[in-house]
Amino acid sequence: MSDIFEIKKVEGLEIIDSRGNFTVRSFVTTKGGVRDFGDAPAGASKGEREAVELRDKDGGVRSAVRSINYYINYALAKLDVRDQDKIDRLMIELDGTDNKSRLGANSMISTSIAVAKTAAKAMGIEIFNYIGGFRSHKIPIPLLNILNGGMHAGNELKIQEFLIIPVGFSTFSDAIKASTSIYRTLKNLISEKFGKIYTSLGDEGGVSPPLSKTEEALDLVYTAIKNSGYDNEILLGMDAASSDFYNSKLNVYEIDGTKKTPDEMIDFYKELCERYPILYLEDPFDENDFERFSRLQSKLSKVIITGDDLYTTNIKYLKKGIEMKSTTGVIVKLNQIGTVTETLDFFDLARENSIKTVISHRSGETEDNFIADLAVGLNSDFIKTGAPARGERTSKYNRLLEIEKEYEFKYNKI
Ligand SMILES: C=C(OP(=O)(O)O)C(=O)O
Ligand SMILES: [Mg+2]
Repeated sequence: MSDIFEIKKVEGLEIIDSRGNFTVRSFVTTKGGVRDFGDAPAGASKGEREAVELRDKDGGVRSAVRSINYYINYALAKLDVRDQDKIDRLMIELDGTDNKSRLGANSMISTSIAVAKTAAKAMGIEIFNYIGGFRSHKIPIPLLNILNGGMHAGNELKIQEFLIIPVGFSTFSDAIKASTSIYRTLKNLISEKFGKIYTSLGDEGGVSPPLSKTEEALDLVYTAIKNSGYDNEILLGMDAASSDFYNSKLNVYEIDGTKKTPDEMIDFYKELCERYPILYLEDPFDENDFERFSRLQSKLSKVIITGDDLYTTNIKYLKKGIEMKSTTGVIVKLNQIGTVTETLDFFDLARENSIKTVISHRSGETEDNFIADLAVGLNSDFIKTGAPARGERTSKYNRLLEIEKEYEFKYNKI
């Protein structure tokens, strides 16, 4: 093995994320001096079956840094940085738990990403190219979260994300141009209606106006689309993240000032999909209700019902969802499972079953744009990475713009 591929050192660093919390960055350096990093993002509305991060009592991640500097560093020394599968499986073995709680999913995913990026750099190729080879040739459709509610905002909206989906464009840059114009129109609408102070942003860069009802939010976003002249090109989506407003004791969803039974929620979603051009609906039910997902999907066959907290990027739960025909879409989040290799296993299983894939950020992010390359490398159908604003989100969109320009990749079609 040439020195440029031999891992010499893995080091952790405590850094800051977009919410002002600490997170961990992992650096991989090879004997030949090639070096790159990977950052662990952090969720707020986490699935209960996600891999867990190491976090100190004071909110820091020094324990995760120690995990990288000692255990992971010693285990990975002298390995070939291109052996992603072997390296990830070694970390899984070293951790030895079901939920990555010993080494920490944050220590593991930051290292796993750093390994992939360093390998690509050592080979002198683009990261997406390293992941996908010549099969990578498309830019995914973005699901842009331009209005925030739920745990990501200070308003009373229970639905977490109101997404715009630019499907009717022939290039990604045109799609982004239209999306930013809608985002600005939305801000102006809010300024006029509530006052400029209410254009403050939620965790993912979307506006968070003082609304409390789902329909009011959909009306506002749809008006912004129409006022910008894009009602033929842009569709709507929502991430309900409904486990966060599900009351398990009463078996009801507490939304829009009402308490709805799971069956009433089916009617609620159906009516919204009849009234608005909704293409995408994520986590409409609690993360344990595979059955209700399946019933909604069969009633709304044209809508991409998608599992995020339902699957937590874990093939064990996706297999159940496939058996029960619960969804036609999956969210793919690297840190929900903890390694790049397991993330690819999950992605492949979804693809083999013709399930639409959405490579996703977390609400707590950094400027690391690895997921943009991952989405292109895998030819993912969609990417979900927040509003077209704020550095931790724009770093992903800007990387996609760069790839489109440089390689003349085609924009994906639904
Ligand atoms: C990105 C999301 O939020 P979080 O990172 O808080 O889980 C989501 O629920 O899709
Ligand atoms: Mg979600």
